[in-house]
Amino acid sequence: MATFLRRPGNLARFSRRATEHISRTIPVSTRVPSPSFSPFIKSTHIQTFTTTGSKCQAVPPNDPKSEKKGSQEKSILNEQDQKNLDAFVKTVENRIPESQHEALHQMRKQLMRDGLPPDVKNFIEKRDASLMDYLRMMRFLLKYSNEQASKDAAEEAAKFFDKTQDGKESKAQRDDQGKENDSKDESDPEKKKEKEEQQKKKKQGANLPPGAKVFEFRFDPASFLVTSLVTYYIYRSFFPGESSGREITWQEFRANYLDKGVVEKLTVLNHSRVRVEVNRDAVASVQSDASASQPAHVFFSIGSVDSFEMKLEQAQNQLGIPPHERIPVAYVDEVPWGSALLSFAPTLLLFAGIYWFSRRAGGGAGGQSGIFGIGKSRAKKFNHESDIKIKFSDVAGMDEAKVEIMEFVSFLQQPERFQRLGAKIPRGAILSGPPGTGKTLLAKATAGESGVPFFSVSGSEFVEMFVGVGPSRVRDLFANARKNTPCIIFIDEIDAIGKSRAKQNFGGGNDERESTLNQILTEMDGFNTSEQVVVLAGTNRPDVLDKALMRPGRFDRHIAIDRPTMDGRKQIFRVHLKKIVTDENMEYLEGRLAALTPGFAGADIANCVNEAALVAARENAEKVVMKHFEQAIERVIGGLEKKSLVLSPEEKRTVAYHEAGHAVCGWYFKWADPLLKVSIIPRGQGALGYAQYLPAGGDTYLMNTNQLMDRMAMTLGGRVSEELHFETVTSGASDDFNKVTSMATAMVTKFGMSKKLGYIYYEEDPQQQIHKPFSEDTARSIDIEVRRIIDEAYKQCRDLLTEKKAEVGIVAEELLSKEVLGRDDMIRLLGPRPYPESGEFAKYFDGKGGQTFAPPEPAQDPEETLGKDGRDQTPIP
Ligand SMILES: Nc1ncnc2c1ncn2[C@@H]1O[C@H](COP(=O)(O)OP(=O)(O)OP(=O)(O)O)[C@@H](O)[C@H]1O
Repeated sequence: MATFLRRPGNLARFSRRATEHISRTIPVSTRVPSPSFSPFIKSTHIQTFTTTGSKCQAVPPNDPKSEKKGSQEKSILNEQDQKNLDAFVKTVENRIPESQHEALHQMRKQLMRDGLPPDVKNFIEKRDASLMDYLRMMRFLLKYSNEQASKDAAEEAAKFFDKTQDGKESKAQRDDQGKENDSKDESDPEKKKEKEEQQKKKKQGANLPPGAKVFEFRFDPASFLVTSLVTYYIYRSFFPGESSGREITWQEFRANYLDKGVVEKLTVLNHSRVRVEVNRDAVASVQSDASASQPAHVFFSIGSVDSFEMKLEQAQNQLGIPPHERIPVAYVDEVPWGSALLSFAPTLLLFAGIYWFSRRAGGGAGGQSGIFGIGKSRAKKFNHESDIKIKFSDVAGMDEAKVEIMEFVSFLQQPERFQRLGAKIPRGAILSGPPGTGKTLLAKATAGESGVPFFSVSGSEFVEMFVGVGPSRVRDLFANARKNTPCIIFIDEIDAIGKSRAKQNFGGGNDERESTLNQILTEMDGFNTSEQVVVLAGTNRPDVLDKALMRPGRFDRHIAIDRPTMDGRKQIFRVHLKKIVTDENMEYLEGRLAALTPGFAGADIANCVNEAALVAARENAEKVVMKHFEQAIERVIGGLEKKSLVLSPEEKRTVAYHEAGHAVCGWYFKWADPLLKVSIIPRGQGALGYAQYLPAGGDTYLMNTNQLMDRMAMTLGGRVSEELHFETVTSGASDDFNKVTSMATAMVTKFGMSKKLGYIYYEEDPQQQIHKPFSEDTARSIDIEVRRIIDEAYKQCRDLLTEKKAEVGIVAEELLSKEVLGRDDMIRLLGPRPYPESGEFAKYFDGKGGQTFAPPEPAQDPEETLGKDGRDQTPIP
């Protein structure tokens, strides 16, 4: 203990503190054990007090009176124990600062009064305490101090309440009053709760005098372990263990130990060092005050065991020590396990590093991590209770798709209804359609409605650079799903793995992808019909999928989800507008926005609504109004206005006349689309002008020859207007020509609208660019026919614009001055359109709702463009 306290480490500090605590007979200060040791403390309450009234009487440590007083004190220790304790106290006293002496004596007093607990007794008697002894001692002291503190607290509290006995009468009165209040509080649940809490607190700090604090410490195994290691480290650094210690020389050993006859035993460690164990009693008898300061053992190094033995023998001979009293010598080979452990540190660090990196690499993989988890499925599992809140009511439009998929929901909810009649349960469905049409949303809603777990994974997540990972992930996914039946698996973008195997093999196959697909096929086949696992898959390209995937028994259903119709768009707007703060008439707003956004998918609509709210927020508006929605739609379609792009007056004039040509054509051709808005402010994607047209016939799905011809003529209106009003023409019409050519080619090669070529359909396949599916003659005929149709459209356009040259001029000049023209302006400038317009759309553009915008139908390929309503509403460059 003496050595221990002499060290400046934590252990010593702690011991001193604990000693102080033990020594306290009356509560004096608010001391709590150092936090560094808190993990050692089990869940106990240590009560400390801030009572200021009583203070310890300081006892001068070396005061002889105090010694005397001590000896007169009541003691239950026997003589030997008392002697040991006194020696111990004296030893410690010499090593600790004076301020601690008082506490030490208090502790001594208390131990004399209560007796020496066995642990303390052993510790005091022991000369060669180990780490475990110190730890045991610490634990004991702490426990002991806690018990003492509680005992003291109880005593102090008793005293405190005794003092208040004088006011007994008034207390009784208070009690009566309290009881009355209690009965009142019972009726009020909040007060009752408060009271319960107070009672709980009271119980915790039972009988605490005012000012008392309660500290609570919890046992935490992890920090216990860490603290133990740290403690051990500190211990080792201050008590370097058996293999090191205070080094002395042979001469010192001879002079101070051997010659004085205080050596009890010698131990030769690892043939290189000698541990000298000192007999303290002998030391005490030789030097009256040195016993305490003498360490239990010292060390010296030896060159070799033989020379040491020789020297020792000589020395003992010289001292005349008889053979039977000679100092015993032991030989020990010790492995310092601490340093042995340390030698493993780099290896351990390496393994820890590898483990950490592999965890990071596999991190976020649906709970699978580590390099060994690479073959695990990366599907995210959504819990129907917490994660999937989407219901069918959140999926607007697509009523037919919902009906189809509803069957899966009823299958998952009541499978027996189907099985009873001998029906086989459908295995899965492929949801196909253009991007953003709500395929994922529908799959999620299916899971939300049926209340089953939902595994969502993307097809590309099966593809990894390692061979065999894809199939392994598929196996893992299905195994997981089977464990969680009933459930839904959703594989998004299944075309990433489900591409037709025949097509892939062209120019070298992809075996990994193929085996992944095979594994999916096998897993879907392997389903037991009673296993309630439904597989849904989403794709934008159903045409490229392998036929084996689509056969009955695998993906039984094929649910096509198209871009929403006018009514569908209204419903989608309704869903998304719910979250928007607006005062507009909802019915009108939905209808008008739906009319403005033909060809928009659900995702575009959600984006538009959000964009409108952002536009309004940028203006610091209180509410989102129609203007914001229209700006948002315009921005979504045309991109940002490029205010920085300044056109020269010449260019601006050309753009104005070009746009005016389109607008006038749209106004006067019966089957063309009338203008909604035209602007000559440049926008993103290189568009210098921008025109939007109202779909004349509403959402149209078939186009007749008249419509196609009028549309082509209108598309050529820009260039014709340039020809009529300027000496030269510009490159601005090239995109118009592209559209016109596509339309005319489709009329000839696909729609059977050319008498010369007849009823024939030629696939527009990029692979057939080299080997055309028609002869040279037919190719020449197609060329001639396409040219003829375009020439007709041109003539039709030129005739009209020559006739309406003045009108084109009026519109163009107005456009130059205002930069933006709307439908109302057109009516003002040209008079009402001479043809009736389709009711559904026109209803929302009666001039009351302000300027309007109608965005283009996405025109990826001519077939798609013309297959709908054939409107051309893309930005005009
Ligand atoms: N019918 C709809 N009703 C309501 N919101 C919709 C609808 N369709 C799409 N949305 C909105 O569009 C977002 C994107 O839809 P989703 O992810 O389902 O499209 P997707 O068809 O799976 O697209 P992709 O083919 O690109 O994966 C949805 O989060 C939702 O906000």
